[in-house]
Amino acid sequence: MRDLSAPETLLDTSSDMALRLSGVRLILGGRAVLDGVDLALPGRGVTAVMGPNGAGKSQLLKLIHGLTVPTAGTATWNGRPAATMTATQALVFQKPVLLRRSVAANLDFVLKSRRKDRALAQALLTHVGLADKARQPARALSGGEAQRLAMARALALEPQVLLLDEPTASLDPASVLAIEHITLQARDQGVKVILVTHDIGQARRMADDVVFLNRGRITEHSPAERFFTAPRSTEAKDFLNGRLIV
Ligand SMILES: Nc1ncnc2c1ncn2[C@@H]1O[C@H](COP(=O)(O)OP(=O)(O)OP(=O)(O)O)[C@@H](O)[C@H]1O
Repeated sequence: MRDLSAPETLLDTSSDMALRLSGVRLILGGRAVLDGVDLALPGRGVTAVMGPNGAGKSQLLKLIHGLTVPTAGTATWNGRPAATMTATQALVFQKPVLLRRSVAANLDFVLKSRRKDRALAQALLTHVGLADKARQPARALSGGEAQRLAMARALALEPQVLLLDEPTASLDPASVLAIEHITLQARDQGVKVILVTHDIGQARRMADDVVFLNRGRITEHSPAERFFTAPRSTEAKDFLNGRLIV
């Protein structure tokens, strides 16, 4: 008989798994903010992480990125501890922190510090539609432009994994689509994308699979189509119906 306490998993977890979390528990401030987390993600495509405020989505992303180490359990990328894989990944936040320099200098800083080809800056700015703003102060960019610069900075790292924490939460619809387009281009080039979002439309447009988190536990991990048409966990159903989960 199926273990009803286990999260719903409808994905083939037998092959080509890049990320594995096993029995992950994370205690912060004396409280378990992640608990009993078992997760296997493929090394390609877009995984959306959804769930109510305070569910533990950002903490999960940090753990996947190797910025925090689980209190118990293991987090590995292709068998290697997540904490050793940070340099192969890029993390973009809702509000980018930009240097008090020009747009081009923000990119140059990253390329220089990672010993990448600095000639890449111009191509990256063109890629994100900011070539004509290269000499402007980065702090004077609009919210959407600043996030496109943050995406260019992330791509400058040539990451294998792009971690996005609500990257479009405060952007207008056109800027949202621009960020989504840049992200999907990266995906098409083989970059694994893990996207934390509250935007159900965005997750529908972009995700291949959805991880649903509630109170630090994964209640469901399903292919996106299945998640949006026939969610199996009560929490996910409530979330998709706009009901408050308490
Ligand atoms: N440094 C910390 N010390 C103690 N508790 C923390 C710390 N950081 C986060 N938490 C708690 O962990 C829980 C999960 O936080 P997290 O930021 O991961 O939630 P989230 O799902 O990303 O929420 P939101 O959708 O509001 O961004 C919250 O209850 C938060 O208060």
